[in-house]
Amino acid sequence: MTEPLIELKGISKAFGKNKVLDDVDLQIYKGQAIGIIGPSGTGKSTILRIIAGLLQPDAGEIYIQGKKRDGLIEDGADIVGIGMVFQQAALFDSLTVEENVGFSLYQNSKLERSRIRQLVNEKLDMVGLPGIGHLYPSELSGGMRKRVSFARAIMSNPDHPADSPEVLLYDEPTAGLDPIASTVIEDLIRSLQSIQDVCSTYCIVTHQESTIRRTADRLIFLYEGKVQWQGKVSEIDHTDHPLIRQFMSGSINGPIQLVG
Ligand SMILES: Nc1ncnc2c1ncn2[C@@H]1O[C@H](COP(=O)(O)OP(=O)(O)OP(=O)(O)O)[C@@H](O)[C@H]1O
Repeated sequence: MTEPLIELKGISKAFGKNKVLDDVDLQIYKGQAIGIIGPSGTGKSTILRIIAGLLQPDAGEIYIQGKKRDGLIEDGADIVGIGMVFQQAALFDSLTVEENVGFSLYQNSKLERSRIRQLVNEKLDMVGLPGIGHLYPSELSGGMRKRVSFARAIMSNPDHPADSPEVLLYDEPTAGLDPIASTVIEDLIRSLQSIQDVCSTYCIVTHQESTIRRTADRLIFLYEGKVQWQGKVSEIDHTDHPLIRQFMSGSINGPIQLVG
């Protein structure tokens, strides 16, 4: 098999005495859609933040296209662009949708305002929200805010095509949405994947069964700091692995200990 786009080797992370990740290995190959699942508090968001370069692991190494990453993303951009869609959409309430989506270009590029506006409108079209650039986040539904955050994550500077996000990290993109709004988001994630070189590779953290089934190809099950199981989505219905059986059935009886 070819070299992974992103590879984690022996990643460990603790917050104080709380050891969240314990010697985790993970390979992400180009074009893959990976779902990271597991009980609450098991380190799924933590692993995304480590992949994004927002959080430093205590131990282990991260390779991006075979090149070892040193430090965090703020210390130097990766050779593969990695975008993150945060759980709470993380929009600036005091800025319009257009200013939110175009934020990094307004801050960091020399592009003219009219050009940035045009690029923002293209991205809003891609996420199915044309003509809402003038609105403020408070005027949007939760699902629309999520889609705006997708538009921001896939924003790129045409003067620096190499910076375009090739890998997207989605942290619970359908949390708190009704089943229909969730379907819209799931369809959007898959449709963005088919756009060449935008975000054909992604990792998605989710608790929602429809999102697990509809947006992931391969699943990683995290529990007690370790990757306990991995396989194709279709295998979750057939494996007799006790963690998967308990998790998918929602039973309180089984090896997964309830927290709190
Ligand atoms: N910045 C931090 N400081 C201290 N503890 C943290 C920090 N970030 C995460 N944790 C702890 O690390 C553990 C894992 O958190 P994380 O958010 O990665 O879990 P998760 O699997 O994404 O959970 P959920 O499914 O509930 O969103 C939790 O016990 C959490 O309280």
